[in-house]
Amino acid sequence: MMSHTGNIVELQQVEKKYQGVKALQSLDLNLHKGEVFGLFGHNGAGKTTIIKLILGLIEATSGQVSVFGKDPAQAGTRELRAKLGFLQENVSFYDQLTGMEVLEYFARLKGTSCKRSRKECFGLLEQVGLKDVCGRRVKTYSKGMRQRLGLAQALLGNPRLLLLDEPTVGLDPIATQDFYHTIDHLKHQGCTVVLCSHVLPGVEKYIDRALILGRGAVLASGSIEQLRAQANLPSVFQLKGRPGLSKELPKELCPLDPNNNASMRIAVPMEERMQTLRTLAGIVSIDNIDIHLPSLEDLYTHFIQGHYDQESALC
Ligand SMILES: Nc1ncnc2c1ncn2[C@@H]1O[C@H](COP(=O)(O)OP(=O)(O)OP(=O)(O)O)[C@@H](O)[C@H]1O
Repeated sequence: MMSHTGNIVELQQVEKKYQGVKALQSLDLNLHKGEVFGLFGHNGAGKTTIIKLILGLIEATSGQVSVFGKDPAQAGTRELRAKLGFLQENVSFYDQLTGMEVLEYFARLKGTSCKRSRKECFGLLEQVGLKDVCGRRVKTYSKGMRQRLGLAQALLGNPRLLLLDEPTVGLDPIATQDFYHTIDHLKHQGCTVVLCSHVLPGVEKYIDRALILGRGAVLASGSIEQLRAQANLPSVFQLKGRPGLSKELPKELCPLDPNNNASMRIAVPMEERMQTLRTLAGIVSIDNIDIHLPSLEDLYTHFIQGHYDQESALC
């Protein structure tokens, strides 16, 4: 069952205090079916608290939390839990068991029968690239292999909502790519994915929306395009051409690196992008133009820095 609004998760004006520590304040959050949602923020910003509230491990101090139309912290939510997958940060397993045994153990906890669980576990171990080592004890696994096992555990039972805390920590570049392909595949099957991460480079093309948290408050939220519009940061145009190119640029286009003659970068405000492109296209000594829009990392730094600046101005 979903809420009457069709949202998979709804948090309304949620506040969470731990013994006087304000971890979250006035938080509104809606997650839709089949979207990948990035949750970003500094250490202690409140990301894990949001995940714990969605999992029903803690209760909000005030406000409403609804997951598939139910309060996850209330009793009788076994059915609800079967729809959730969770990968925690710094995952650890019982080291003496093999990868297969660990996964089967979790499958049984989720209520899968013995016969079905073996088949499902084998398929998942293959999917995360652990098929060949599934008979080895977990104590012999590398950090990345443990992380892959954690991901397989989170995918058990074909969850409709997947919560992943730092899922790519310890994964090599190929395994990280494989991970994002798995996420893409799940999204297309209608699974909603929440991704908490400090590793921002490369994430933006896989997420539909993001929320940036600072000290428990929402600093910005929306699609990458919406965040770019809110931040209003300039794009960087990288120009390549013949020596002496800088002399041909109109005066208002000031290079960031004026000493380089044949290759240079200029910062262009968002609203002037198209006009600048038209102007540059008319300069024959320019051979190539690369446009770099503000990355998720740039946006994150902008919003977090702005928040700190505001706080220090108030002190
Ligand atoms: N059980 C607890 N008791 C007291 N304070 C807590 C407790 N759990 C979290 N906090 C505090 O709540 C705030 C938010 O913590 P949370 O773990 O949600 O942050 P986070 O964004 O997940 O951080 P990180 O990126 O470091 O994992 C922090 O100030 C933290 O110290």
